[in-house]
Amino acid sequence: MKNDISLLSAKDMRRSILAALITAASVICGIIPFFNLLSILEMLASRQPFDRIAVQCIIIAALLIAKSVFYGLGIAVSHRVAFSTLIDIRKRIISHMERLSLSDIAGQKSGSFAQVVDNEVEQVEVFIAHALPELLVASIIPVAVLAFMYTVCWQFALILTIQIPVLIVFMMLFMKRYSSKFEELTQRTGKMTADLLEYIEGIRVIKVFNTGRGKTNEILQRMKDYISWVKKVSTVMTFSKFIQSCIISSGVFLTAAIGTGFLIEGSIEYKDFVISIIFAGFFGESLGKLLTYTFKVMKFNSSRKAILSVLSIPVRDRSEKAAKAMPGDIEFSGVSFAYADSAAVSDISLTARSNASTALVGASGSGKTTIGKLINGFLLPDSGKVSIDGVPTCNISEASIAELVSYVQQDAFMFNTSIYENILIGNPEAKRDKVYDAAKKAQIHNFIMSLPDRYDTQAGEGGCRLSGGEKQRISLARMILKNAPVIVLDEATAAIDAQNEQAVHRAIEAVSKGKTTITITHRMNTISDADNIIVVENGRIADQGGHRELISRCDLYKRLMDAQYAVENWTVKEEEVC
Ligand SMILES: Nc1ncnc2c1ncn2[C@@H]1O[C@H](COP(=O)(O)OP(=O)(O)OP(=O)(O)O)[C@@H](O)[C@H]1O
Repeated sequence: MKNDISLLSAKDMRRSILAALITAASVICGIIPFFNLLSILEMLASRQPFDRIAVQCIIIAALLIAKSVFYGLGIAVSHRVAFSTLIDIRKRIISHMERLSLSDIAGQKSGSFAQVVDNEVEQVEVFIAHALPELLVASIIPVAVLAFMYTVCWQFALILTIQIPVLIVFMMLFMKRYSSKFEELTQRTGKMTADLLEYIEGIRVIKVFNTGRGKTNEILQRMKDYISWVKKVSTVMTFSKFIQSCIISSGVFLTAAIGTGFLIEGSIEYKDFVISIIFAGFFGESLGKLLTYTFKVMKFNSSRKAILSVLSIPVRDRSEKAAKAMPGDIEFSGVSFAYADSAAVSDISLTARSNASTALVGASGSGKTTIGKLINGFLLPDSGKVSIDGVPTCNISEASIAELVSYVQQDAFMFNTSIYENILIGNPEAKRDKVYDAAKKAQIHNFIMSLPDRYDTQAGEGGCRLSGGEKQRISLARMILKNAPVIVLDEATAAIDAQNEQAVHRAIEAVSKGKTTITITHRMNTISDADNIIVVENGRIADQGGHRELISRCDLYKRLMDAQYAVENWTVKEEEVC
């Protein structure tokens, strides 16, 4: 994707210009009646016939109607532009996120993405739909008023003109000092949203571990800090608005004061005095609006930056140079990978042979999952090379690897749609009987059939209506349906109950025949038949070989086996219960 810095598409830009022109027409229709009013005053003063005055009144009415029609039309067009821009930006963010690999978005809080997709994009919509037309109206009026004032009384015009540089200097000084606060506001709001989301998502853990008060107080304190910061910034804004208001009001005040003197002197006509005060009022009001919209421009600008910061997260685009992923040996040579700055695996070299079973074992946190994610291209190595059938994964598109590899993890994600649709993700082209067959093999068919809506039962948000074991079996059904040549099982059966476990393992064995399988597990009893067992320790390979070899020479492997044996034979003594 090209790094497009414009938030508006060319079509919306054209529509936006159209909205601006229509709004400008509305402003002109709103200004002309004052000249007609002036004519009426002159006619009344010179006792002109009523029909001539009536014509002027009709023209005023027609212009005011035209003003409203044009204004409504302008707003309608700008709303259309704003809405389509809103959808367009959200689509761009989503498609950009889809193209980012897991390593590209590692370290980004999901809440900060949500803040950009929701709040910041909303700000752009509000700006285009409301602020832009108003800004335009507020910019035309002062220019028109000044042009008129110079024809009536240059002294009045000068008073109004002087207001402009005074305001500009004030605003420049203000913005120099405070524009960074708007960016800070965006960042702080993003962080607050992310923290709140994390709190809501983690509420179950908080309750289970009874840390509710502490965590709640912590989040409340952060909210208080945020609100008190916003209040401080608002006080500065309010003070600035007060100063602006004083500068703006001085125009009407000085026009009225000096005009009264001119009137007493007889150097100005009464009607010119009245219209000048009215126009000075308009001038001030429009300047006030312009300044208000300056803040909106600043807010828009910081929202725009936040959106572009997401859109400019670099994509390591592998789609163009993409070689096709073909089944073959999976090889790691000197691979290292670190999350942020903490190393997860270091200088790993291993081979998972094609059409053979490889198991990865090791203590928690030793780097097994990271190896799994490096195989399926979710992660790319910081150094060294991961290759499939001799082709480095960095040269293969994610889509091609996804076709080749089925990756089943412990934390199976379910979409809030039917169970049928959730299984179908494995192979969207599959016929209904194949879906049922996969579900049967994964030992989940009977359970699904026992539900009131059977396969049409909704999984709930994130699969919340299903147990961990049910989600894992659905996830395995997906894998069976996909029938990919490489299978990576990362603790894929850890939550399955003992009753179903044997059958699930038999199904996995049957599906794995003639395929390359990599099993990551803590259940040592399930991998002793693997062709190659790789023992991982602190991000490095401690040893590898068959079960018999390892049991005879690898201390860590023996310890892992012993621990498994102890768990299996663990019984509660009667006295311990009492
Ligand atoms: N997204 C992440 N960001 C930062 N560090 C991470 C991330 N994921 C894993 N790690 C760290 O990388 C190291 C290896 O983690 P990994 O998940 O690969 O271990 P594992 O052997 O699969 O552990 P387990 O058996 O508990 O699943 C650990 O120290 C872990 O804390």
